[in-house]
Order: sequence, then structure tokens, then C-alpha cells
Amino acid sequence: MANERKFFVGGNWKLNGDRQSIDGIIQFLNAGPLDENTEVVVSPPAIYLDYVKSKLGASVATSAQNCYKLSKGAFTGENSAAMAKDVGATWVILGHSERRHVFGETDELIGEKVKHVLSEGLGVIACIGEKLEEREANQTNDVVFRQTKSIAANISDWSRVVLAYEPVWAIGTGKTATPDQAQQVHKDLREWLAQNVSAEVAKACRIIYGGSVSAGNCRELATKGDVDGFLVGGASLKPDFVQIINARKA
Ligand SMILES: O=C[C@H](O)COP(=O)(O)O
Repeated sequence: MANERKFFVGGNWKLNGDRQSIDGIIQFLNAGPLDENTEVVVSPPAIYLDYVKSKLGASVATSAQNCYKLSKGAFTGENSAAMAKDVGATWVILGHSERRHVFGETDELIGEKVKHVLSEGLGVIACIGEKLEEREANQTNDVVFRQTKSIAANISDWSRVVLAYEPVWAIGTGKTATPDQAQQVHKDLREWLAQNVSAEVAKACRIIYGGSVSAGNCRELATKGDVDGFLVGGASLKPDFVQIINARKA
């Protein structure tokens, strides 16, 4: 069933890239061609945000991979949304599973960051997702609803939020959720939004999938009615990313 949500594809480069490899990524992105019906965002390491923005064509936006909950101060090693905005970024990824599980970020801190980033005028790609043991214990919805609840409590403007469902067991493992598994969670999340936020937000909010998305599996995933795009890790560093951006193109 067609809907009015614009397909959204983000490339999360994680802790990868140097000027030489980044030049290669910029080259294939600028060459495209990229489906104009897809909103495209790339998220380089913060150190390269300015460089990437200065070289990319205007149709691709940039995002920070994280930021602190305040705009400045004595917080050695952190970056802020204000700084990302200053170098042209329009989005920040928050709550990525690596932030949650490698760096110990809590639902509470992620909620505070969501609130802060929106107050700075940027968009938020808010990530949620269950671990393998949680899925096996039938706790997937409990986990993603709990994570979404603490994000939702801090959202002042849903038009600047994209929800990224990324099952932890599928990230970087080559083990993708099946299109039906992804669709089921996305549908359940949309129902949660309808019941806990509003029918309008549930209808308009993009819910994107992340976890071993590739040129080979993106088209089938993209046929699912509640899959509104992707957050891509490893494959966003390769020319395959163009095929993923174009997953809905005939
Ligand atoms: O943010 C992206 C996700 O962590 C997915 O990464 P991946 O495509 O390498 O599995």
C-alpha cells in the first residue's frame, strides 16, 4: 500500500574512513544517480563532517553519529549538536546499539540527548533494537517499546524524527532480519505510536530498518509497507550504497 512517507536511507560510517577512502565514497555518491524520491543522509566520524559536507552534492545531507546533551563546556572528548550544525549537519544519530552496549548509554541519557538535539533545530535518527537473547525470550516488543517510550517522552517535533529499528543480532553480522520479521516489528511500533503518541504521528513517522542491509537484500525489504528506508553500516562505505538508496526505483 502506498503511503506519503518519503523513503529515507542513512549511511552510518561508524569509526571508518580516512581522506582517501572518503574521497572514493564522495565520488560514487556524487556520480549517483540517486533516486530523488529518497532522502539520503551520510554520517561520517565527527572529525570529517566538515570535509564531507564541503565535497558532497547538495542532495545528500550529513549527520553526526552522536553528540553530548549540552552544547558546550568542560566535557573533554565530546562533540555537540551545535558544532555539527555549524559544519552543515542536519541530523544526529542517537541511541545506536553501539552507544548503548559498548559505551553504556542508558535510555535516560539517550532521551536527554534527543531533547537537546531537537532544541538545537536538528533532526534525530533515533535507534532502538533488541539483543538476540531478548528476541529468543519473546521480549522484542517489550524492549523496543521501552526504548521508544523514553525517546518519545523527549520529542517536541516528530517531523524531525526518524525511528531506526536495528536488531542488535543483525548489526554487522551478515544476518539480516527477514523482510517479514522487520515488517512485524515496524508495524507493531507504528501501532505503539498510534496508541501512545497520536494517529497522525504513527502515519507520518518514518520507521527505517538497520542490520546487515545490502545491495542483495534491500529491494525485498523495501517492498514492506512499514519499512520506510534503511540505516546502513558496512555497505554504506561501498558503491553498493547507491543501489540501496535506489531500492524502490523501478
Ligand atoms: O547503523 C547501522 C547499523 O548498525 C547497521 O550496520 P551494518 O549494516 O554494518 O550491519
